[in-house]
Amino acid sequence: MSVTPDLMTRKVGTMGGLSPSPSPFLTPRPERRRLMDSRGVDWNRHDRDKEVNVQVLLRCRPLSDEEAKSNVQRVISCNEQKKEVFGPKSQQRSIYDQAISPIVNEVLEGFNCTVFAYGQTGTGKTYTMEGGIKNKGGDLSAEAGVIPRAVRQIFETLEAQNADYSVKVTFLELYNEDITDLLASDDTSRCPEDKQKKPISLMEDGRGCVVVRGLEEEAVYSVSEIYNLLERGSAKRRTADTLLNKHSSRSHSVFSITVHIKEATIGDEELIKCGKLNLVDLAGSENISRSGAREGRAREAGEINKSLLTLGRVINALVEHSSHIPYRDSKLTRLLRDSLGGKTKTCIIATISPSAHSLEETLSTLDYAYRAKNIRNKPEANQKMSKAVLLKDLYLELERMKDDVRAAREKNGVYVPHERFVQDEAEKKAKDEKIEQLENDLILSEKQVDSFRELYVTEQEQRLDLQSELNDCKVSLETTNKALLDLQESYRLAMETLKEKEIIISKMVSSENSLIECAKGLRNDLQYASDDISSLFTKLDHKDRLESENRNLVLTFGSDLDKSLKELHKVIIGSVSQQTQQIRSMEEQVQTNFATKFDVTQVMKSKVEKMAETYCSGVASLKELVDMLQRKASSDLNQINDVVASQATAVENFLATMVMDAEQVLNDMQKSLSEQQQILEFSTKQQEEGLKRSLIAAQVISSASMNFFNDLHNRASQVGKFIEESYNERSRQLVNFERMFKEEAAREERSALENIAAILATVSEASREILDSNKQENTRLVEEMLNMEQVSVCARKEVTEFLEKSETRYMEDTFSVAEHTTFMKNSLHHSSKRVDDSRQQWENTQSSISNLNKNNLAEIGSTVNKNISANIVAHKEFVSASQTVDEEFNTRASDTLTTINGNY
Ligand SMILES: Nc1ncnc2c1ncn2[C@@H]1O[C@H](COP(=O)(O)OP(=O)(O)OP(=O)(O)O)[C@@H](O)[C@H]1O
Repeated sequence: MSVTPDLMTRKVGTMGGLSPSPSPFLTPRPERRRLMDSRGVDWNRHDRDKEVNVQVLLRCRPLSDEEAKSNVQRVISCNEQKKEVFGPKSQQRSIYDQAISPIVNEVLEGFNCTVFAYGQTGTGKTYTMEGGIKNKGGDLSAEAGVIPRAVRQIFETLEAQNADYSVKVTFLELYNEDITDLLASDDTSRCPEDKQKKPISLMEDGRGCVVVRGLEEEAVYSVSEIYNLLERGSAKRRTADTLLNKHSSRSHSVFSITVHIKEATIGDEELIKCGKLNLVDLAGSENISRSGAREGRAREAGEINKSLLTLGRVINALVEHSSHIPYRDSKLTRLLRDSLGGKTKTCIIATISPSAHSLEETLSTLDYAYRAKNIRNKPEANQKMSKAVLLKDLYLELERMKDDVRAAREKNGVYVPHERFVQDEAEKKAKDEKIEQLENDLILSEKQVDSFRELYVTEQEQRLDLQSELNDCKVSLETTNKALLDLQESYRLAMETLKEKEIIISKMVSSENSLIECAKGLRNDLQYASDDISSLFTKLDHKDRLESENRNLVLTFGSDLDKSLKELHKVIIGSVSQQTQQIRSMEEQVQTNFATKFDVTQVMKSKVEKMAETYCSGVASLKELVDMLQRKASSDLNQINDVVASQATAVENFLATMVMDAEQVLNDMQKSLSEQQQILEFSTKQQEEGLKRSLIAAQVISSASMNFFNDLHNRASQVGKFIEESYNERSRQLVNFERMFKEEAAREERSALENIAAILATVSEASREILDSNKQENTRLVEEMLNMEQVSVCARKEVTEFLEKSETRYMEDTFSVAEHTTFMKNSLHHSSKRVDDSRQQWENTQSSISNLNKNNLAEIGSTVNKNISANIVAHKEFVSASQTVDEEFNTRASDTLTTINGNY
């Protein structure tokens, strides 16, 4: 094996890191890239577009002795046969051979590869990465981890290839965001504070690669040499005794192996290919309380968790293809930038514990590993460099270093020329300030971006919330609209129902009013009928009054006649006393005649009194009948009023839709009543006219009687003068006596004529006997009597004519009354019919409303019918009584006439 001395002997100065060309002498210059491009050497073009997922391995450690002793429950089981997961029985060798060895081969092919272990503290990360490095014999032990095995594979491969190569290693520790060079020399005699004064910082090389400034690269030539460096560096790692791990690593460590291999030449050009393997042992993710961390340990754990959280966020951002990947949030992610989403091939070994106590962290690790598995990298092999260019760069670097050494010797303690030192310091300071400013600006920008991103996420969540609320509002609006439509429909129906009810109520009110009006009309009709009956009774009273006046006239006539007779008697007595005894017999006869006349007069008086009694009894019966009818009518009216009043409230609640018919009926009834009123007025007028005619006739009769009696008086005066002249005082007294009797007979009218005639006959007998003695005087008396008879005949004729006229008029009046009565009957019948029609209509209306109204109307109807029938019966009784009186009156009148006629 041959190794280029320059590559193998020098330390690479202050620059080192994870990028494939962190060393100045490996940096491809522009002219070199052009050269390579012009040569068309692009060895890995076919790999550029290949994307590969991050490879994730899962390893579960066995229970520790303590856990086994305390019988901790095992919650993880692994299928050892399928070898999907490296279980507790998996050996370091098998894991390496299956998963890591291919990666190492990729490194030797010129790729950058990263293997890092991730898991809860105490799950075997350090064991997996480092393990037991070597046994006593110098060979790898079975517990040797990934790093020693990878180192051995690299050397064995390169040796097997017999290639020229150089291997350089760096070993750094990231603790509380501070980077420490674990391979730095422990010789601090010359400059004891050199290490503290030389901070290691992360810088970008302008091509996106991170360079660890100040980190020493150690060139190694054998496996054992690497093992020594590894042990020395591991020993420097900060460990602590925690509850979960007695040797818990409190920092992240990055062990990097960079391999340069000389390849076959193309012409005179020698090419160098470069590969790098980063082996990362992360600090354990832990639950601070469970890990027992206190104070400084807690802060330490917080920083560890912070780095791991940033690593998780970077993984999430890569998986979700976010535009911003927060590499810069921690030094760990800045170191691993190219390994996560970059050009590096990456393998993550996730370690878990089978213990039930670690279940929560185990699930978290599995989730972490699941997400990391989706990260896609674009592995790209490092460009190969020609040996000449590489040597030239090395020589330039060597010259620069020699200048530094020379300046240091000359200036005795100053290692660089002063100008250059000043210049470098100034440049460095300016660059540092600029870098610091840029970093601050960048941090601020990233914070702003993060805040904007959080704001954007918040806005999106709010928008989604608002969207969902809007949808809910739309749904509720639709529901509300439907409810509103339903309510509007219900409202419309309610309004229609209300309108119908209002119409029904208005019709009921109208019907009620019409019924009330009809009832009032009926009551008025009854009142009118009662008034009519009252007026009829008034007319009857008037008629009775006339009759009584006539009777009084007759009585007055009788009293006057008595008075005249008494006077005549006095005259006769005077003449008799003056006569001699010759006429004493005649006087006795005359006295006898006077007694007879008195008896006759008494009979006539009794008859007249009987007639008066008859009339009075008839009038009294009529009055009783009238009173009875009035009481009946008033009681019936009261009853009707009570019924109507009691039913008015009930009727008001049940009135319906018969307004027009009721109004029509009302109009008809009003019309009928007006007709009846007109008829009654006409009848009244007729009766008044008839009564007037009767009065005029009575006046005519009275005047005729007066004329007759005046004439008779004149005749008697003439007779008396003649007797006085012819037969002295006797003849003249006799004529006067005869004339007085005739006058008395004339006053007696119909009934008295008969007695008067008898008296006259008696008087004529006496007169003849008297006239026998004086024939001439008798002859003249007879002549005078004939004249008187002639006058009496004339008077009788006049009386007869008067009676005939009176009878005719009485018949006319009677006919008129009968006609009026018939008309009244018809009117009442018509009214009854109207009432029946009204009742029928009412019943129809009531039947549509309720049974209550029907019963009420039936009750009213029956009451009205009873009253009508009672009125009809009373009216018939009244008519019959009137007819009876009239007939009796006619009978008596005819008897009187018969008597008069018989006497004459
Ligand atoms: N697969 C395994 N087989 C046998 N022993 C193991 C295995 N994994 C871990 N161990 C043992 O478990 C203990 C803890 O392992 P290790 O220190 O590697 O854990 P860690 O994950 O690195 O912890 P921390 O994060 O605290 O550094 C060690 O004693 C180790 O020997």
